[in-house]
Amino acid sequence: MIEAVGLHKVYRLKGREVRALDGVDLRVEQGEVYGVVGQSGAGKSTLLRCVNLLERPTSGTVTVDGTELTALRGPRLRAARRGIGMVHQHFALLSSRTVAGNVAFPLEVAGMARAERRRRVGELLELVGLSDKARAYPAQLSGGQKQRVGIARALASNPTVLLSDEATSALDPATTESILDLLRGLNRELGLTILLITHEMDVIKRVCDSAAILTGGAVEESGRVIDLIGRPGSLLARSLFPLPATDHPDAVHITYTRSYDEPLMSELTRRYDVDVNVLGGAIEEVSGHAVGRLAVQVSGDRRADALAWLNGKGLLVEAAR
Ligand SMILES: Nc1ncnc2c1ncn2[C@@H]1O[C@H](COP(=O)(O)OP(=O)(O)OP(=O)(O)O)[C@@H](O)[C@H]1O
Repeated sequence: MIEAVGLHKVYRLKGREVRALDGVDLRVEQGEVYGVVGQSGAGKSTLLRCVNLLERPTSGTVTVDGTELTALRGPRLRAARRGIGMVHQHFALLSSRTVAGNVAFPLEVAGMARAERRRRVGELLELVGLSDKARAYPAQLSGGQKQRVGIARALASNPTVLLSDEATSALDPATTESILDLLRGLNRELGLTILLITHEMDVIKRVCDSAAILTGGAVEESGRVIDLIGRPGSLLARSLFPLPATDHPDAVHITYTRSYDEPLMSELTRRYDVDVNVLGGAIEEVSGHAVGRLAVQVSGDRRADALAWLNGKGLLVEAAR
């Protein structure tokens, strides 16, 4: 579990103050995948660096698995940080070391005996599907393979928490998918808690149980992804499922937060004798639910009854403007 309370980080640059974090509260439950999205400069990297105390927040507390990291310094902080693994956007591998050598590095630093190290490295490479690349050098690997090495290295000290700093931003879509599948698998198999930062909404859709939107150093919206999508006016829902702009007076936005067996739209036209015209949208699988948003034009004398019926079915119906 990760809990950040009242995090502030102020940088001072040539007499000027930059408020990179401005009172962030964040709670990541044990065993969940939590995504933080935000535009460039929103404070995502700063947040991640403050969570593992690579940088000390100006004020506020960070607690990981019951230990308040912000209260620790020196060797006790270093020991506590072994419970937190970190994956980087640009992999940060040592080019002069083999794959096995890179994964072994944190174990050598921790003083693990050679035989035990070899065993552990073998285990880790198998976990990330790279057993056959142990002797290769980073330059001989694809981006996705490099990131697998980065993940294996991050897991070397058996952390309970993994922080991911834009782990898939440098990868193509197919490789991104395989790395996200790997992270999801590790989360499920090892019960690993994962906090990731990203600017890609697709990452939130594919792997996150919960998410927060960070804007100007503050959390604008946070919660379980499926709950946020069904919340009226949700910023996350709008970002995950953007809809075309329309000024048609009969247009509404309809949000689905679960799958329906019955063909709702055809039943709507039959029951209420309305015309339904889909203007755009998407329904996709998120956290195992078929969810999404549609922009729909509904017209006819019984339009209000038709919309109330949709509402009664558990769909969120909002004016399109
Ligand atoms: N070491 C630093 N010194 C001064 N200002 C900094 C430092 N690190 C970050 N900042 C500033 O803090 C703000 C937040 O930066 P941060 O890198 O955390 O944002 P981000 O959301 O991760 O952006 P990006 O997606 O572009 O990486 C920015 O205004 C940035 O310029």
